[in-house]
Amino acid sequence: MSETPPIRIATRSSRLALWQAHHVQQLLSAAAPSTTIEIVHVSTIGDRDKSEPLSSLGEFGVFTREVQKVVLEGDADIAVHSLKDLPTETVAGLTLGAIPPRGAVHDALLLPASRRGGGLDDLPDGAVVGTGSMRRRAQLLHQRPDLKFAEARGNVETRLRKLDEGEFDALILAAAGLMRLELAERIDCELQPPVMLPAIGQGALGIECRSDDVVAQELLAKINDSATQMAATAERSLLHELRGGCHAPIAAATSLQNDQLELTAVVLSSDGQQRLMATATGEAAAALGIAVAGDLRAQGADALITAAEF
Ligand SMILES: NCc1[nH]cc(CCC(=O)O)c1CC(=O)O
Repeated sequence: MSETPPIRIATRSSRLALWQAHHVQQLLSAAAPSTTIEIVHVSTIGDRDKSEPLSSLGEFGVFTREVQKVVLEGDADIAVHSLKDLPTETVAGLTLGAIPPRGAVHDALLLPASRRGGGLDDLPDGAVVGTGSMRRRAQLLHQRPDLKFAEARGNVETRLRKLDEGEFDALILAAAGLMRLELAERIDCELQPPVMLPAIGQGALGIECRSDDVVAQELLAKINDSATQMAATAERSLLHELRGGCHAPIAAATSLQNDQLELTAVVLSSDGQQRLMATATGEAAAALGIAVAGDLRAQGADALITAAEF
């Protein structure tokens, strides 16, 4: 018999989302051994509708809204999200209670199983890269204006199958997801800054609970990682300040040394021709994000972000 009522984790049902929910379950069990942690599966429109490009499935939060709703309605107590999928706009009644230690932050290039080896520079002229992400497309085009793109919808396993079946010459995925699914051996080349900066919050998890749920908040505080939280706060305040959604050509990289956080961010035109870059260092994470956003805005970021939305 456990002494406290169980804590229910709401999660999407993809293999990656379930890995992440089980990971949080383990972190919580270690932090609070007397609490039973259960998992509640939620199906989201982002998972169900595989026909539409992701960018057309309504504004923000196709992967997070329905999981949040289950927590708001009291059918679960906490929601586990990939932080990069969680809009910076807060939802009334919910609090970001924990950001656990971050996984791999960078993106990876994958080649078909029959043509392994090589990196971005080795792709043939006009090669087709599978990615629907404006952030990834614009950064790749900045480096390789000849590249072509194809939508790569579906979960990680589906995208890999499409790659191996020849739908595209290369595929870009977050290394974190591949590592969590034990598919890291499929990585042909790691894409690092300054060629490819990751998405805001990439590789991190964001865990929400109801704002009035003191029990869940106390529990989540135990698995928060302050270094990851600082980096994520800087990145998310930058994105919020630029009013960029998850589809905007905005990318950022952070590093932390002796409490000094360094934030570098880029904003690109959708064709990759223009790339604005700004860097700043500081201790106050939110202020740092706002400062870097201000620098980018002074360079003309707003026009690029607006133009990319159409
Ligand atoms: N938008 C889909 C998504 N959301 C989180 C991850 C992987 C884990 C992460 O980046 O934190 C992925 C897949 C991908 O971008 O390759």
